Amino acid sequence: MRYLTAGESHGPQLTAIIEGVPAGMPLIAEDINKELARRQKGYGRGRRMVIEKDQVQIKSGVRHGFTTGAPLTLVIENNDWKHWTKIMGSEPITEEEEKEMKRVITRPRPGHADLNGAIKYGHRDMRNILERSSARETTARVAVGAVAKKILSMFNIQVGGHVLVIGGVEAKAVDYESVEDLKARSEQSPVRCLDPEAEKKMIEAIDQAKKNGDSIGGIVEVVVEGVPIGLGSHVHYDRKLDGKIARAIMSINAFKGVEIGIGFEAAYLFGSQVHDEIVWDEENGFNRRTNRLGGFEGGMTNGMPIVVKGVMKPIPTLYKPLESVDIETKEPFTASIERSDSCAVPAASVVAESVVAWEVANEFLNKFGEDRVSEIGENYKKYMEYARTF
Ligand SMILES: Cc1cc2nc3c(=O)[nH]c(=O)nc-3n(C[C@H](O)[C@H](O)[C@H](O)COP(=O)(O)O)c2cc1C
Ligand SMILES: C=C(O[C@@H]1CC(C(=O)O)=C[C@@H](OP(=O)(O)O)[C@H]1O)C(=O)O
Repeated sequence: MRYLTAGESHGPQLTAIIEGVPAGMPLIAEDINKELARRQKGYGRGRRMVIEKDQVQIKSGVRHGFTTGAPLTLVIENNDWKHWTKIMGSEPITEEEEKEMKRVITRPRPGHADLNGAIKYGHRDMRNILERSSARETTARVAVGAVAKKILSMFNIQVGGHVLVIGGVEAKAVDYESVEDLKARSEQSPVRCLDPEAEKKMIEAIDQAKKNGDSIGGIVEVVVEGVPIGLGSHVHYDRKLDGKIARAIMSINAFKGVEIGIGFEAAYLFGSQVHDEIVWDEENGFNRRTNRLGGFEGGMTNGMPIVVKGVMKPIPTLYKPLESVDIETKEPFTASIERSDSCAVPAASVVAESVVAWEVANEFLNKFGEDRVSEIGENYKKYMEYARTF
């Protein structure tokens, strides 16, 4: 499969086109809407989330509740567009009209794409950069991820996420029985954290940061359960699924680091403390005693849950702004802002689930077929029996 997204933060809509979704899969708007709603929730978000009520329109590729195998077009309208039709319209405007609006952005915000993008693309109005670099785009990626989750769920592969750290407050290691359990419990928390003590402190940390005109980041974790052995491949750098997942996580706005399994902790341990011993029994075939490597060896899944963490930096737009330089006057300034999130880590955990789900679903179809669900099911069943009795 492949996909593209299009759309500006304050433009009329976001669009995603997905190619390669197998035919015969049940899919309705609600499958996608429930994921969009999850992304919109989360303590610490700004006023924009009050305006938006994200709802998908499935414009192609689905008929009477089933995919046809044709490209899927997903559209999510921006409610905020009605306030921006002049500024964001596609028709030409005069210089006078532009001046009248006084909305030309010449002051780049540190931590955003503004300055680099303006220089690269030759824009003197940095709105032409910030509109597309905005994390509003992650709405489209969550819609795409919902389709990927749907594919995976047909084969009992579950994807869940939760928040481990916000603003330095760390959740203690909490046991969960399954990804279903993890999902249900993180859903109850306004910061998607399973540890109630930490949850309280995280909320306080967000409130404090907001009060100080500042922002905070954190760490999210995504777990994928029910993964067969052998997704991805060792034979080429660009077929390694752990590499694809790492790229996907790093592509989320504001993500600055990624870990698979114990990740960076491996630097402090002996080999005997890191590698997952192999066991075998008649009923299940090969298995592992532990899952320190997060479900991967050689760029391929090893049948253990995929465990991946991502680090989100604090939101760059601050009510207590940082110094920058106007690109026209070359004068230093400290920016004033209208609105921003103070913490979007809980929302970002849903985005992380979505991009990981996409990579796993894509690899799943690479292995078991792309055309129709029933054929994929037969191939999958045969392979699972083959692997169990290997
Ligand atoms: C869900 C989500 C919401 C975000 N909300 C904001 C926001 O309200 N204000 C802001 O300045 N940055 C926000 N960001 C982060 C910026 O989009 C991001 O830092 C910026 O595009 C620069 O990209 P980079 O940090 O990956 O280099 C958000 C990110 C995510 C994932
Ligand atoms: C719109 C979303 O997030 C936005 C991401 C974002 C940014 O700079 O990345 C800035 C804010 O937008 P605005 O400038 O309109 O207030 C966030 O609200 C969303 O997540 O749907």
